[in-house]
Amino acid sequence: MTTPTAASAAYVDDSSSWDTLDLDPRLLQAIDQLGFEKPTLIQSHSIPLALEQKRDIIAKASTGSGKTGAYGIPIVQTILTNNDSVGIQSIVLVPTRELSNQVVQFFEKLTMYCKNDVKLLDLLANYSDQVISSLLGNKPDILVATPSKLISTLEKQNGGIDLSQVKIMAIDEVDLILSFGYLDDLRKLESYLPIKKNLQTFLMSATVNDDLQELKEKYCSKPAIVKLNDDVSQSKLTQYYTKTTEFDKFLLCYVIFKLNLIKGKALVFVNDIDRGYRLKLFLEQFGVRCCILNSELPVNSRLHIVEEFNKNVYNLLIATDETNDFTVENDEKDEAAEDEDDIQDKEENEGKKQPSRSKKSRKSAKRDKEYGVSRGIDFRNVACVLNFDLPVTSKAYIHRIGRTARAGKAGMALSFVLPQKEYGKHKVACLTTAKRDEKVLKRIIRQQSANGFELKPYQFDMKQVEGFRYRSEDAFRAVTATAIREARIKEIKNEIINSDKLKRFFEENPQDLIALRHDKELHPSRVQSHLKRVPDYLLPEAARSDVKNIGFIPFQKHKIHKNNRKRKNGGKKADPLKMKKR
Ligand SMILES: Nc1ncnc2c1ncn2[C@@H]1O[C@H](COP(=O)(O)OP(=O)(O)OP(=O)(O)O)[C@@H](O)[C@H]1O
Repeated sequence: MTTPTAASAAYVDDSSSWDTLDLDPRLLQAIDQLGFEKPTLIQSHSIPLALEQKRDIIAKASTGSGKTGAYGIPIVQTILTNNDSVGIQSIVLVPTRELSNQVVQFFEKLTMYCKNDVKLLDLLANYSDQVISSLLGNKPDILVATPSKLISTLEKQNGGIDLSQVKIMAIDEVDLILSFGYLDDLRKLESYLPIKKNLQTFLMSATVNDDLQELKEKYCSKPAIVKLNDDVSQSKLTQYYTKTTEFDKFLLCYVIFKLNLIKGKALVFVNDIDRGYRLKLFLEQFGVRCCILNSELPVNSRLHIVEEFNKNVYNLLIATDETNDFTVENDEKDEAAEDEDDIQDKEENEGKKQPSRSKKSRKSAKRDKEYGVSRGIDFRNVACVLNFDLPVTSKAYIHRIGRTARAGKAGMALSFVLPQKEYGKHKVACLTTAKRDEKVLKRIIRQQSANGFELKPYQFDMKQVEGFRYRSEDAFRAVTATAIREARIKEIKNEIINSDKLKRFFEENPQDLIALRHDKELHPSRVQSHLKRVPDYLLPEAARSDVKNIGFIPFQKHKIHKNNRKRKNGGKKADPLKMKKR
């Protein structure tokens, strides 16, 4: 959280004030410095329950409603109150490295005036075991980790970490933690913690369901359930979907980004890594620059990309939402019962799912399990979330669209939906998850309307778009499987170089920062420079510079060129070496 922004007015509790919460002056000053004038609703409800009544808290509140502060402020306050306590007093568990980085930055801001009294250790910060040992020697008060990292550190340190004094444990994005398969780690953690003695627990998420039962029984006693409903009238998010075909997703993207139809930053979600590169390579040919974010990239690069995107260095980010891999079954379990059609579909799917899952797990062996960008990350000032590929669950949809219309800003979510009859028609542009798009859309609409939100259909003027088809097809053909594979390797190589030491060097030498950009061109095998320019005749009338005199714009270079060739070489192909000598 480098430049904190205000939470949406819809989430701020105007009837409350920080002064009533009896917080330490150092904490109050830090909150003031963060620019948080009043607590948000989730904060004004949770903080007194936690600090005055010492209750365990299960909180369900919308994305962007300030949940991090709702557990972060009580943690820091509790540590400041028990100033004489030694040892680790608090644990924050998060599902992904990206979120851990964000949470750590938030705690750093909260503790800016009490650094000596509240020490933080980020176990996901790529430290070696020896470094972790010595940092543990500094007696940190708060540990931030994923459940698996915490367990592996506890096991490696072999009794060197004492968690018996822990007073607060917060689990952020708890449902994602469960769907990431961290439940076993959480079970193991039980034996290290003073459960039901001293321990106060926060379970936080935007979506909470019955899967929480086991955790609730294990870690909470008489928890206060804080559920905040969205105030629909104040929401500044507009949601659209557009039914399209497999290839037209690419075509529409070209039109949207080349003609700057979105004012501001856009976050595009795709469902697998190759698709991210396919889209990047495709757009790149039109001179549309964008960065990629996926679990294959080194963690430092990922964090840097999010940071730079938040600083407005990049306008367009293509993120692979890999939570799809983990949540499909849970969501089906929750939702299929609601829809009889889905039960049949689920059975059908299960037969086919096995092979594709095992193939996927082989494929994703090298991916970082602790990666995730659709949830919890505070992407700043995102004007539009584009679901290039619809997520496979309505829950994932909520989290994706929660990346826009944050912090009081307006935002738009646009989802491309593939009608079932269109599925499989374009072999290369086809994606298996799209087979269920219509069903997922039905669920999304049902769920959003239950919360008072509306998803409106959006119709692109296809007559206008049609003119761009020829160029799109041409550019799409240039993005071969080999080009994608090479781009993937090239990007990883680039990012490994960008990572670590060089990153630090470039930060000290900003003039060389250009070498660090994450949106460099990766190039498909065939480079077609003419595609970068949009000829006037393709533009809508209002946008042309000289509407009346468009005339014919040849794709071939010039007549003179042709004539020259004919005259000088008798129609034969020119010898480039000879041409050079002249
Ligand atoms: N009291 C407050 N006043 C103003 N802004 C706030 C306040 N608390 C938090 N914010 C800001 O609101 C934004 C969202 O906060 P946060 O990331 O904690 O939300 P969240 O509920 O955890 O969202 P998500 O579920 O997506 O993680 C952040 O930019 C944060 O700086």
